[in-house]
Amino acid sequence: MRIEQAHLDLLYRHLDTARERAHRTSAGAHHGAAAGGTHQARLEREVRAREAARHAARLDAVERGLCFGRLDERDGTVHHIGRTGLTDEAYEPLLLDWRAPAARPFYTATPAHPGTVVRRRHLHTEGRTVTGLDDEALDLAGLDESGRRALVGEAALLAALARERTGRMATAVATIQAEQDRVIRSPLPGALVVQGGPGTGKTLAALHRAAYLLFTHRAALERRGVLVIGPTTGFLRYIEEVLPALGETEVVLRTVGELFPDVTTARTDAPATAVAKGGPWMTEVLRRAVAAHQSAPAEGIDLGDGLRVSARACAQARDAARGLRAPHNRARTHYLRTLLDALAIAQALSLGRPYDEEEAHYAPRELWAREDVRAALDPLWPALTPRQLVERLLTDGELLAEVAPEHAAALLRPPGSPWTVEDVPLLDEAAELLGDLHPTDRTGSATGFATETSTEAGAATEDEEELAFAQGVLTITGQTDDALLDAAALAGRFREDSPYRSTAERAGADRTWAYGHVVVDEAQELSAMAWRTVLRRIPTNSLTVVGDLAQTGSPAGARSWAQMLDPHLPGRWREERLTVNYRTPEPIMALAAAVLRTAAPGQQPPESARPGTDRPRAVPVPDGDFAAALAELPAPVGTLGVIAPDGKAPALGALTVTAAKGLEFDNVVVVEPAALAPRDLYVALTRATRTLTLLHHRPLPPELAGAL
Ligand SMILES: Nc1ncnc2c1ncn2[C@@H]1O[C@H](COP(=O)(O)OP(=O)(O)OP(=O)(O)O)[C@@H](O)[C@H]1O
Repeated sequence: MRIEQAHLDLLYRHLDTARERAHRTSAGAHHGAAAGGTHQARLEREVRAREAARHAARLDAVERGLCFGRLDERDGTVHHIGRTGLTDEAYEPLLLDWRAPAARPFYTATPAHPGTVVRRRHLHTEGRTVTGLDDEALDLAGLDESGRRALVGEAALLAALARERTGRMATAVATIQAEQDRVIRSPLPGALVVQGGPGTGKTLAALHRAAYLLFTHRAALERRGVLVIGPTTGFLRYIEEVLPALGETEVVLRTVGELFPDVTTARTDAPATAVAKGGPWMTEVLRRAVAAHQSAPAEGIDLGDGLRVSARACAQARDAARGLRAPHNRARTHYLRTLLDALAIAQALSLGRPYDEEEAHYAPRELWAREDVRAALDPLWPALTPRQLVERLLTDGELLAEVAPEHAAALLRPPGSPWTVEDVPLLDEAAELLGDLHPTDRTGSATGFATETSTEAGAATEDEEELAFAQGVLTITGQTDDALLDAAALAGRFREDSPYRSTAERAGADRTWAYGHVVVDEAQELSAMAWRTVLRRIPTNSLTVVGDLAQTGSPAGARSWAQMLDPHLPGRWREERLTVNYRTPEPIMALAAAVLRTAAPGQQPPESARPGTDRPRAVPVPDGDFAAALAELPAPVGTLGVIAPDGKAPALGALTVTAAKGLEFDNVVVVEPAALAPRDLYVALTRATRTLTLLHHRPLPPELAGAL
C-alpha cells in the first residue's frame, strides 16, 4: 500500500500541475477572445479558448478515483490505469487512460485467458488516499473450473455492486466486465445493437461506450456531439452524471418526446392510437395529407377584369410544382409564382398591353399585394407548419377518411389536444415534407414572392461566404478534420452573433443537426416512426442501440430487432449480447425468470452475479387499502421504489412501470402484481438491488405464487 500511495501522490502532483496549466490557458484564451481584433482573429481565439476550457473541465472531472488499477505484465512492465492519461516531464506514461488500447487487458484478462498479464490489482481510494488493494493472480497453473470464473476483478466488482444506490447512476470504469468491454470498444461505424436482460449493464456500457468513442474519435465526434435518447426524463436524470464524471460534456440527453424543437411532452396515447401513429404507413398518410393541401381549382380562377386562369393551366401549374419534388412550402412559391405570372399575362392581354420584361417584373408583385388575389391563391397551396399539418390531420375527420381510412378511428381526436410522445415523430416527418416556411410566409409580407428569386440568391451567397470564412479559420487553427461540418456550425454561430454556445447547446436547439453518434436506450420501445426521427439525426448511421425485447412495453415497440431495424438499416447493424445481471440478486432473479417464461417464452433470462440472501416477500392486503399497507411496511434501508399499475400509481405516489424503466432501487415494492401485464411485471421485479415486496389484494399470478 505504501508503494501505491507514493505512486498516487506522484499522479496527483502531475494532475495538479496539468490542471493549473489548463486553467491558466483557458482564462488567458477567454480574455483574449473577448478582446478586439478582426473577426477572424476573434473567432480563432474563441476556438482555442473553447478547447482549453474543455481540457480544464476534463481534468477537473477525474479528481475522484483518478487511479483505480494496476496491471503487471510477464516481462515486468507495470501500467497504472485511471480515468485519464498522465505522462511525466519526459512524456513517459505515468497513468494509462482506461480507454487506451493498452488498458484493455485490465477488463478482459481472465485466469483462463490471461494474455501477457500476471497480476491485476484494484486500488481502492478515498480522496487522495489508498485505502485497500485487491489482487488477482492470473498466471496460476492448474486452476480448477471454479477458479476460472468469468467475472473480472470479482472482489472489486461485488463490492461495487453491494453499495447503496444514490438515485443516480455512477461510473464503473474500475469494474467493467469483459462482455461489456466488447460493447464499449466496438468500432464507431454502423449500428451496434446491444441486447441484454435487465441489469446486464446495457445503459452503463452504452454510456461508457459514448465516452470511449469521444476519446478515440475526439476530432470527429466532439464537434458534432453525441445524442443519448432515453425513455423518460426521470431516466435521463438518473444517468445524467455519468458522462460528465467521465469528463465528457458534449452530449445531449433527450427523450423521444423532446426531439422536436419547442415541443416537450411525456404524455402518451392509448394503445390503439399509439399503434396507429407508430406504424410505417404514417409516412404515406402524411404525404397524402400534404398533397391534400395542394389543389388546383376545378373551375379555374376568375377574379373579374380579365384576371383569369383556366382550370387546365391551374392543374398544369400544380403538377409542375409537385414535379419539383421540393418540400411543400418551397414548391408553394413556384406554384404561386406561376399562377401570378398567368394572371399578369391575362391582365396585360385584357388591357391590350404588351407583356414585356418590365411588366413581367412588376405586375405579379402588384397582383400579390392585392387582397382579393391573395385570398384566392393562398388557400390553393397554403403555407403550413408541421404543427398546423399534424393538428389538421388528427382533428379533421374528412381529411382522415380520405388519407388514412384504415386508421381514421384511432387517429381522430378533439382539436387543441395536447401533443403526445407519439406525435413527435409525426411532427418531425411533417417538417421534412413541408420544409421551412418562405421568409414572406413567416413575416406575412405582401410582396415577397415576386422578389423571392433575388432574395434567396443573395442569402445563399452570404451563407457561402460565411462558410468559406469559418472553414479558413479552422484550417488556420489546425482543426481541419470534418472541417466542412464544423465550419458550418461555426458559420451558424457567427451569423447568430450569439454569445459562446457549446456543441451540445447548438445541437440541442437544431432539428436538422447531424450528430456524430447516437445512443438509443430502452430502444425496444421505439416505434417505426420514432426510428425514422432518430435516424434523421444521424445520417452516418453510427448508432448504439441498447434494449431488451423481453421488456417491450409500448404496443408500437419492437418484438424483434430485425423487424424494427431491417427496413431502415438493411444488413447494416450488428448485435452483441450481455448475459449477466449485476443488479438483481439471485432469489429475486429466479422469481423474475419464472415470470419471463410466461411473458416472453423465447427469451433467456440473464444470470445473476449477486448471491443475495433476502427472499422476496408477498404481503396480502385483504381490504385492498394499499396506501395503509405501504405505510405499515418497515422503513427500508437505502432507496425505495414503489411500482404500481397505471390506475393505482398516482394515488399512491408510486411509479408506473413506464416511469420505472431503466431505474433501480435498493428496495422495491410492487403493488398488485396480478394487475400488471406479464412483461411489465418482469420489468418491475427486476428493479430491485436488495429486497422485493409484493403487496397484493388479488391472488398472485400463478407463476409468481409457484416460485415464491
Ligand atoms: N461492470 C460493472 N461494474 C459495476 N457496476 C455495474 C457493472 N455493470 C453493471 N453494473 C451496475 O448494475 C446496474 C444495472 O446496470 P444498467 O442499468 O446499465 O443495466 P441495464 O441492462 O440497462 O438494465 P435494464 O434493462 O433493467 O434497464 C447498475 O447499477 C450498474 O451500475
